[in-house]
Amino acid sequence: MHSTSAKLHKKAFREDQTHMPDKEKNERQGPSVSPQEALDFHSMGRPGKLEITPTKPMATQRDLSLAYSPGVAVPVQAIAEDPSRAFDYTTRGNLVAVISNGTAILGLGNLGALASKPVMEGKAVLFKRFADVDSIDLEVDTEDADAFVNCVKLLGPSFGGINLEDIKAPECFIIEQQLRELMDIPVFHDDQHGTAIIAIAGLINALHLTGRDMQSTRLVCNGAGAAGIACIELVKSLGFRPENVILCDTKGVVHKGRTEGMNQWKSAHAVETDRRTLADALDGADVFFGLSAKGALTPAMVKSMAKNPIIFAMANPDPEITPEEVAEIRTDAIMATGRSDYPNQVNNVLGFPYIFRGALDVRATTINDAMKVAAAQALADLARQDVPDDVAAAYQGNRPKYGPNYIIPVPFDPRLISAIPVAVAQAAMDSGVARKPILDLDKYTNELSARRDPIASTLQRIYDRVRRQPKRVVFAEGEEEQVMRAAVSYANQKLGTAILLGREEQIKDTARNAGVDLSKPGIEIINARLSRRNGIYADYLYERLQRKGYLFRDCQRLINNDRNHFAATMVALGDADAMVTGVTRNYSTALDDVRRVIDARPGHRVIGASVVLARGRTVIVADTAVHDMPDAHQIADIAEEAANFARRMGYEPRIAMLAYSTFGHPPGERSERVQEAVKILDKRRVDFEYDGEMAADVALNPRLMQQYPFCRLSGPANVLVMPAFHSASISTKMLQELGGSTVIGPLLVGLNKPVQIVSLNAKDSDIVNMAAIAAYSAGA
Ligand SMILES: NC(=O)C1=CN([C@@H]2O[C@H](COP(=O)(O)OP(=O)(O)OC[C@H]3O[C@@H](n4cnc5c(N)ncnc54)[C@H](OP(=O)(O)O)[C@@H]3O)[C@@H](O)[C@H]2O)C=CC1
Ligand SMILES: CC(=O)C(=O)O
Ligand SMILES: [Mg+2]
Repeated sequence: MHSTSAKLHKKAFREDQTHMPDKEKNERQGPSVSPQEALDFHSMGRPGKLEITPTKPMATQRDLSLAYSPGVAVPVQAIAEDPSRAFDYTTRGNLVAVISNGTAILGLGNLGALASKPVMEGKAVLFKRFADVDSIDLEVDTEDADAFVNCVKLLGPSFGGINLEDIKAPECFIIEQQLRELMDIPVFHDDQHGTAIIAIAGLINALHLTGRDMQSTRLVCNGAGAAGIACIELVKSLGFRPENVILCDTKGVVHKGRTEGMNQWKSAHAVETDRRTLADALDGADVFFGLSAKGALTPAMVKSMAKNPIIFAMANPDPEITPEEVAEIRTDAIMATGRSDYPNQVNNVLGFPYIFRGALDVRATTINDAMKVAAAQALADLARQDVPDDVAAAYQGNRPKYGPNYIIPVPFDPRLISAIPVAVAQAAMDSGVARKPILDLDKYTNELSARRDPIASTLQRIYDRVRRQPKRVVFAEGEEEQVMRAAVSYANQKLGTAILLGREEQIKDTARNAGVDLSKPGIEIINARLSRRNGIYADYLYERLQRKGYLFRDCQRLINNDRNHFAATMVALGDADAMVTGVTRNYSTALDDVRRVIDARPGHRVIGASVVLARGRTVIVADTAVHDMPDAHQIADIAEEAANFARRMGYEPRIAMLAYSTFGHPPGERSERVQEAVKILDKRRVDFEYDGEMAADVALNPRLMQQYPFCRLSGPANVLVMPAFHSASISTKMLQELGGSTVIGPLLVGLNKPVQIVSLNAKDSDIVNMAAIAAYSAGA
């Protein structure tokens, strides 16, 4: 590293450290769990963490004939003729086996195949949760390497990849090497390479922050097993000098001439030295890698390390030393552990889901060094970027900022799914191991984000359209930090110009304190009080409100002092294309402000529609914002608006008019109102599918709907019109909180100009989504 920049980084490091009170710096950040909680978690409901669900309908005789005999014979023959067709007709292309014999379960030691099952199930669900890779755990009850290899090799046709886990050294090296030779799918021992990739990513950033370079930094790795050996191999391949890397195990330093407890993998890293113990090795060292066991690093050893030591105590579940213990001795360390409840979690969970995702998507034959380095570099780069609210939320609202306490992204960072697999896939293609290269990497990146979060696929189309036709969006609450972040994100994503409304000095102060850079192109600040358009805006408002009890003075005041009125008037008069507000004011107040300025589109009714994404299914619910107790005509109007909205979102509407009853049973006044609304739609001869009244389960479940053969819906409803605001609001909020659904909205539909209102205290990611939706509604 260049010496000036090294000095600068050192300075930044010192400043960051001095701003950080020691307590805060090393305290546990996440929830810690009690043993009882851990047992309850695993036993509640169905024991374990995994279930298997079919992806094809299995409801009728025909389904059975297709899925099983006789239909299944056709793909069987196709695969027999051409094995690559297995990727088209079976789960193989997206299925990874997590396989262990339980000989090195975390840092708990050899507790056997069965005891390893909770960890392996855990890895399998993480594959799914983070990267939409289907995964199954297999515990193989043998310590014999040949038997293990034979077992896995014979299982090969079932899977697209093999993730070996928690197999002790040195057998793990033999097993992995043999399987890599025998199999034509990626075989990856996660404790070796997954760990090495994440540790290297963290190390790259820790070196950067402390102004060190790879050639002269001295590293000591305690633990000469699967993880330790793989880590130092990758460290050396990146440029560390072999003589600067000392490996230790239970017998101390692995030095030339040592015979006790050695094997060929350790010997490859033996150094010429007279240091014999871990304490000797650490004296003056820059970096400690702990891949050994709880408590292996003592405070005295930490004390003897160089200035600004880098300490990665990665043993699980308990690290070699705790961050609290380190903080007692010195305040200049960069500290990481393998746990999620401290800052800087260096854990292979950050890697394996995404590395396999990238490898599977190009049908890689293997996971090679180029792919590993690409993953590490992509991870390191990500930590240096500004983080979105979702990450702050995962850390109880603390927004991590690149520095000693944030050298590596957290597992819940939503950007990982698009960043890492792309880097891995690209490296696989470049290094010639991809059997199915990806031609359009931009498209692939978009598809990746959709894999993790169903919201993304719906929003993707919207973002793409806005990017092609960028819009000027006014952010009415420009002085709020999360609004500024949203505006920056809007501009960065090339969606158009973000206009922040507020006092310039105030906005700039807040931005400076929050570390938000507003100097980039695409961001404008407008102070309503100083705007030259105020006169015109006040005239416009007076024209609208003079017969509603407002004096000209009142209108001037609203324009000068109230940002919602000013912003809405900007949109009404074409100075901005769309508006977003709501962070500081409750929904109905903000809506009243907007309605004073903007009417419903002629012939339309303003409603709120929420988009609910649940278990791969998207349903639009209306009216979730405006009408409290709609009468029959209003319910019919809501259905029409919701149908328009569904079409704009790309869905052909099938509307269920919901009630607590289904087609007259049980009878009741509220249901009659819905029946009446259906008759009104009949008279209007609308051009979409609708029927009702019906209960929500009938609307959504095809089997239940079949009991009403006269029902006019051709399939399960994708738009649910609720009988009243309370049922709409209660059901969407329950779906969000209990059902694990993602709910976007309420979105305002039917206004003459595009305005969206977010919920109070919305996060920056919600605000930017709403801004994009508003911009999308602004059309061509
Ligand atoms: N944070 C992460 O993502 C990961 C962390 N790990 C952690 O790393 C550790 C090792 O795992 P793994 O490599 O798979 O296991 P292995 O069984 O393959 O290797 C363990 C190694 O640690 C050494 N060791 C054990 N106790 C001590 C001690 N007190 N002092 C010095 N050396 C010791 C052993 O020495 P010897 O050779 O003399 O027996 C051996 O070399 C575990 O705690 C595990 O949880 C592993 C993978 C990922
Ligand atoms: C994280 C992990 O794989 C381990 O500790 O073994
Ligand atoms: Mg492991």
